[in-house]
Amino acid sequence: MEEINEILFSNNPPLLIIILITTLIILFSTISFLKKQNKKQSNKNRAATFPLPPGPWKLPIIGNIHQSSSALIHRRFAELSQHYGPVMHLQLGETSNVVLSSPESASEFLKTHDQNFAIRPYMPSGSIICYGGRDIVFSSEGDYWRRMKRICTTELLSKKRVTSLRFIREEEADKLVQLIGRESAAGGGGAAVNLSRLLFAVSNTMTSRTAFGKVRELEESFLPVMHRILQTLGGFSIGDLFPSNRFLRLISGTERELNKLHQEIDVIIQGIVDEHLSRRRRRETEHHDIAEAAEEDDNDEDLVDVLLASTNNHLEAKAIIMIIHYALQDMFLAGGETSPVTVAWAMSELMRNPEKMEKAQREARQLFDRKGGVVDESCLDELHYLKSVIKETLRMHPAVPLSIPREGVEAVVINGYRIPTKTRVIVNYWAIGRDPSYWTQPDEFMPERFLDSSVDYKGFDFQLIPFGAGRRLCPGINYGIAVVSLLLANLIYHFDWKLPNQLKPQDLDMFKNLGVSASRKNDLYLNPIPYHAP
Ligand code: HEM
Repeated sequence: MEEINEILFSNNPPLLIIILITTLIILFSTISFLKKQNKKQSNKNRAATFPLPPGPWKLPIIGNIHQSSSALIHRRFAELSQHYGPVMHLQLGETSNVVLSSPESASEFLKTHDQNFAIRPYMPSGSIICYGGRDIVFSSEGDYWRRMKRICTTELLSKKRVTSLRFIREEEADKLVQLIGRESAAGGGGAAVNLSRLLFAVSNTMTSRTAFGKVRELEESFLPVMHRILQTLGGFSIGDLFPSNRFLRLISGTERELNKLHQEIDVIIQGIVDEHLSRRRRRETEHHDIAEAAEEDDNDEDLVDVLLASTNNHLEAKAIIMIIHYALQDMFLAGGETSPVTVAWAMSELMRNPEKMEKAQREARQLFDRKGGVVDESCLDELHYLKSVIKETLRMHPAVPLSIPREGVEAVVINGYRIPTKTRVIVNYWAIGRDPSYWTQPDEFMPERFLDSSVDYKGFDFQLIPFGAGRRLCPGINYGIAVVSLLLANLIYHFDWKLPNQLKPQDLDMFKNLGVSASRKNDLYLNPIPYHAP
């Protein structure tokens, strides 16, 4: 006893302090753990007292698939929720879904319960195509996803990085203007050009140069495979609605097709990585010095180089190379179509509203005439009307009209309804942008509504969330907006546009096609008339 006292009190006072601190830590952790458990239990009990969200009647096995099947599923969901409310339950095959269609319910979901719903449910198509769901779009929340997303937002798609690669976008936008002029002239002066096709091509060229420095691979193999992948990933395929039923995927042939597409894209990406690695090794041996080689790399650095340069450790390099696979695939899956689709919708709305087109052109021409007719990114911020045109386009035609489903870890209450664990929650961004309690004349294209408004699309104003919100907010927002703004500014500055075949503005069709993104159903053909600065 004396010995113990001696150790504790006389010879070694810090030991007593250590014991005290350890006891306190254990005590506090236990209290906080019990409190959390208590809170969880009382949340569970509280949630249990609320009703489940209403929804249409269901058939055995298929549930509500027959009421939801439509090429424009976001529209169908919006129609149903007018009847059943902004928090609506749909049983789609095996999956229990809740669709949210109002800014209030989206805010409760994406702000209050964001963490609870950070997980993606298992979707076989995303999982097979995207490396077992190890990319950002399909991966579940957790340390791995957080690291991946941080790399994406801070290294690859940060505002600084996007600005530093601005020259690529400017060069490609300039080439597009030349090409439109040439195509139109070749067709006999003022002939119609397929703007949808040209926009898709230029946007993907910009992305491929930004991501891996070249366009050759893209033209030959990457784009056609990506295009086929985009058609298969919608989240509502039979395979995704019956995720546990592998037999269904096997007899329908979807699993074989998905595996084939995945292998094709993986081989292409591996080729791109190998080429970058051997270029790096060549430079290192030439310079005998990694720092010197890196300095030279800086001169024509693309995003693959940025990631490869982030480590010199061989084991880490392996992981980084896998991350490059996921990041490249995501950039094209999530970013390949969304920007050109948005520009095509903006141009369609401006063609249907000639006085708004004139206003946008006047603003752009006043600015760029003073700059000698060079349309670059340095002063796009001054185009207030154009920025409103983009916001209004994203409100009416969000390129991603439905969120990718998320799944809750705990049962919660949203808008007075219980959302049980394992329910898939989907936000209808399209319906929210047209909610009449927030938007007057929601089906009218009125960019003016944004001129004196602070409402923005960055994920804080829940009536306008075309890029999502919360921890799953789109990481490509800076890059996407940069591409859309520059392309649109070039199109309206350099050309006056006419509808072909004496079509009247109000007769231009606005039908949508839904894959992963909501593009125009029919390509947009327009007649360009070159504008010459006075
Ligand atoms: C106008 C252009 C774009 C629009 C409207 C858009 C829209 C969106 C939306 C709504 C989401 C969230 C989906 C959800 O709620 O689950 C999203 C996620 C995502 N976007 Fe975009 N996007 C655009 C451009 C881009 C670009 C250019 C890239 C990459 C280069 C990109 C990469 C991603 C990724 C990786 C995710 C998944 C984020 C996560 O799950 O954590 N997007 N995008």
